[in-house]
Amino acid sequence: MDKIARFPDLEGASVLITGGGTGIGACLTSGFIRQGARVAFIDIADRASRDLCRQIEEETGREPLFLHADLRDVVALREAARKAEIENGPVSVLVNNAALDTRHTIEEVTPEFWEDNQAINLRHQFFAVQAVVPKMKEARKGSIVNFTSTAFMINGGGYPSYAAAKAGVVGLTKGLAGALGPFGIRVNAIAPGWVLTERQRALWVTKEGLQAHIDRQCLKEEIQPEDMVGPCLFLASSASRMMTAQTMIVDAGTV
Ligand SMILES: NC(=O)C1=CN([C@@H]2O[C@H](COP(=O)(O)OP(=O)(O)OC[C@H]3O[C@@H](n4cnc5c(N)ncnc54)[C@H](O)[C@@H]3O)[C@@H](O)[C@H]2O)C=CC1
Ligand SMILES: O=C1OC[C@@H](O)[C@H](O)[C@H]1O
Repeated sequence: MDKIARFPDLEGASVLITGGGTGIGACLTSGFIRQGARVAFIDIADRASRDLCRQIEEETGREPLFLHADLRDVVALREAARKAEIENGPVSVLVNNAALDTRHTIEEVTPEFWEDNQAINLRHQFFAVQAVVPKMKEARKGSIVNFTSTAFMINGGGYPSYAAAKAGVVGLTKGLAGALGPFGIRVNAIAPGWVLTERQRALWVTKEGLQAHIDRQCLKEEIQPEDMVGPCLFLASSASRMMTAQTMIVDAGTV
């Protein structure tokens, strides 16, 4: 990850990442720390998040702030965001990364499943923005990066509620960009392709399925979690100062 470009304006920036404890989020947490940012992340995975903090501290001498919370609980989310601001100062970069891509069929979805699925995959992103925007408005600057997915773009059929939420993230991104642009606050999205995290390999990957997916990619390589760090740093930094309301697709050119 040390090969990634340096974005000088991220040095000292107060960065808040949702779901920054494992998977792509863990790489984002590490990547922003290596830019010299003051990083806080909210996650429900307690042990893994604490292990990540220890590992990053050993590797870099700097430790991110882990805030344990269930992001489906808006009160807990707000409290965690408040703690991040107290510890690191007003948040200037928010990365909405947390999600849950549980597979489900149309038949098995209940109203409770739907609400719970939307609460983590879409709703939490809005309330995380609501929590940090007042200070961004005061500063008249800020960058928000929302993680969507190509899953709905390629008509993935294994998770209709998740696909709806991820499509909603694009609409949310564009709506927030319109509302917040006059305050100098940018809002963009990143749409990863299939990113081979440990969890993906453990839960969803089969040799045949992965090969079939890679056959659809222009770049015939597995996409790694670390491959999301550079695009996210770019959208977070002033290097993308005139980009907002956009969705950056990072999928190795999947057709
Ligand atoms: N891995 C992939 O193939 C792809 C991932 N994405 C998106 O990228 C982002 C990261 O993906 P992954 O790292 O694969 O996800 P993941 O499921 O492996 O990690 C998500 C993180 O959010 C945390 N989290 C989940 N529910 C939570 C809750 N209720 N409260 C607090 N924390 C919670 C988890 O503990 C975990 O650390 C997600 O937004 C996902 O939709 C998009 C396309 C493909
Ligand atoms: O968003 C996603 O897109 C591809 C799926 O295989 C993956 O599990 C999901 O997180």
